Amino acid sequence: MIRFFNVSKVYPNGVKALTGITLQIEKGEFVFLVGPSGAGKSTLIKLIFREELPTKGQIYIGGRSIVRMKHREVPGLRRQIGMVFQDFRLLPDRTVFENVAFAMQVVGAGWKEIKKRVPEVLQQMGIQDRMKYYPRQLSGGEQQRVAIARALVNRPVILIADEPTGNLDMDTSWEIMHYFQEINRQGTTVLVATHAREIVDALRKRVIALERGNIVRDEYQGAYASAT
Ligand SMILES: Nc1ncnc2c1ncn2[C@@H]1O[C@H](COP(=O)(O)OP(=O)(O)OP(=O)(O)O)[C@@H](O)[C@H]1O
Repeated sequence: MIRFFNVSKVYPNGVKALTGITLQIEKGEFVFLVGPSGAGKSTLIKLIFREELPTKGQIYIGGRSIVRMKHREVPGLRRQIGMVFQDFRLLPDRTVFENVAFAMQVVGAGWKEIKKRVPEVLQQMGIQDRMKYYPRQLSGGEQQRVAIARALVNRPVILIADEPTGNLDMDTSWEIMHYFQEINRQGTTVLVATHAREIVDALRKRVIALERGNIVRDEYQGAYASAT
């Protein structure tokens, strides 16, 4: 599903964010990406979403090279990937329904389909009763659930979250992680970059650890930190 071959990323200012990364994530996996601040987690995510191009190496998503991909093919790639961020990134002047509907409008979905699908995905995230609210009227956890609904509405094959619980308290973080697990159980590949040590340690998923742009650990049923 996601393959990196010897991928390096050097930013124009000379910062080496990733060095010779090779990794493979299969369809249906749940992976935590961990590592100290500046280790390269966000850069790796940006490469998958083709927000950045690698300086060296190849990246394949679903068997296709996204490095060699043409500009006009990028929207099609992004449609396969749902993205969730620490700061939710909801549109403040639109309701919950409109925020989620917007993601369908930009890919050209019809109104009838939108009216059917948006309540469905909001219900999946347990937030259907907030449909007419504006983001400022919601708690952080509720806003994040709306953001996840938006990420899922076009049925992506991969869901990527960059520090999704960074602005949430522990109980709410757990709630969000349970949703990610449920989404994964339904077949979506899930990649979560996180500093939530307690959750990573409890869930025992595959853990890929980055340090200074290198993979220093890749373990199934892994923990936040190395056992040794
Ligand atoms: N657009 C950019 N231009 C230049 N340097 C960058 C850019 N984006 C990130 N970097 C640098 O690349 C390195 C890796 O950053 P990255 O954001 O990928 O780390 P991270 O592991 O996601 O950190 P955090 O946990 O703080 O989000 C850091 O040294 C950072 O300063």
